[in-house]
Amino acid sequence: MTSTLGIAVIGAGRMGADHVRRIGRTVGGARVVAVADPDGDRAKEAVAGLDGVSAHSDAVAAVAAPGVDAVLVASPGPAHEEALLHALARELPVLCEKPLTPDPAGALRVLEAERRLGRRLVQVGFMRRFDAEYERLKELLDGGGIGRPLFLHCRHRNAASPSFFTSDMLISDSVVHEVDAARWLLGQEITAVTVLSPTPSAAAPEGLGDPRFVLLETSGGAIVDVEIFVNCGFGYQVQCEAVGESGSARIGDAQAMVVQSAGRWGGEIAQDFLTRFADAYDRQVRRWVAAAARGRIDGPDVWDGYAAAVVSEAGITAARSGVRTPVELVERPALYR
Ligand SMILES: NC(=O)c1ccc[n+]([C@@H]2O[C@H](COP(=O)([O-])OP(=O)(O)OC[C@H]3O[C@@H](n4cnc5c(N)ncnc54)[C@H](O)[C@@H]3O)[C@@H](O)[C@H]2O)c1
Ligand SMILES: O[C@H]1[C@H](O)[C@@H](O)[C@H](O)[C@@H](O)[C@H]1O
Repeated sequence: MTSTLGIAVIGAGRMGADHVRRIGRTVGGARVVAVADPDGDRAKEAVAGLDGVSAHSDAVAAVAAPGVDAVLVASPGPAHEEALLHALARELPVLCEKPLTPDPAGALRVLEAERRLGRRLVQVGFMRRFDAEYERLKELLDGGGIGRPLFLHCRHRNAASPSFFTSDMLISDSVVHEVDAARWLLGQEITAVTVLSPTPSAAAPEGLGDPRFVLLETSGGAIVDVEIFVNCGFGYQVQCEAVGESGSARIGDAQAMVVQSAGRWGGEIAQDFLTRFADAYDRQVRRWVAAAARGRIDGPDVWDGYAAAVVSEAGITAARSGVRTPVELVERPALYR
């Protein structure tokens, strides 16, 4: 490997193209050397203006391209497993956008492949762990600043859902962030999921069960509730209030400028995740690049991705049945302890 980490980016859609820009502009010590997307125009658009970057129509070719030292996976969730297994077969470090895989079976196959190598090479893109507000909340909870946590009250709102979004994806693509954030903030596993489904919003596309209210129970006896509403119309909001035995703390209220004028006061609401979490994505990728250059990861691992996938599957079952659904994980392998 040269001193600059050569990265193959798999998937050149919204996130993939954003990561290509990020690696080119804000992350030192790395450069994109290959991009793959079955949509050839997207791949070409993503590499336009970049020197020496090859565009491919499939992940296998991009991962095997000359100069690739690490892989950033930003294809849709169901395509992650294939790219991850190819990268692991070449023992390349990977940053994989969430979810690791949408299903536990796929996540376990990735876990087994990594376990055979005997080292953790895959980091999962749960970028909230790199957000300054989430980091402060974690520090407060870890330091006992509000006592033992009893509740996390979470709101996760998107202005509008993409055309391919399904009711299951409200859980496996969106609430999966709260699943990871709750496991990380509390240092506990999720043990059961209940999902309540109100009459869908008139703003939701036909057939989409939006919004939903998700209740997660944890191994330490805390309760996490999540309002997930992916067609709220007015903007992108991610909020979390922790309530402990001796206090509460809340993050995600817009920290932007408040304007008072003409008898009104107010501020702006971010319209999408690329704006709200811009700094978190930057920090995540910078830290991953630094770790990958040493053959390591620096963030959520395959176990975290697997645990989130099991909770997602339980959540989908709970949403369809209306019944509280327990979460059962395999024994945690020594590699992930
Ligand atoms: N961390 C976050 O906040 C965040 C935000 C948005 C999306 N995501 C995740 O990023 C990933 C991509 O989401 P997106 O919003 O960019 O989707 P997108 O639909 O905008 O882009 C996905 C791209 O992948 C391409 N693709 C499809 N199959 C492929 C394959 N087998 N190999 C390579 N490319 C393939 C598509 O042609 C498309 O260009 C998903 O896993 C999603 O959950 C994460
Ligand atoms: O893939 C996206 C992404 O993960 C966003 O962070 C989340 O807010 C959306 O709900 C989800 O669809």
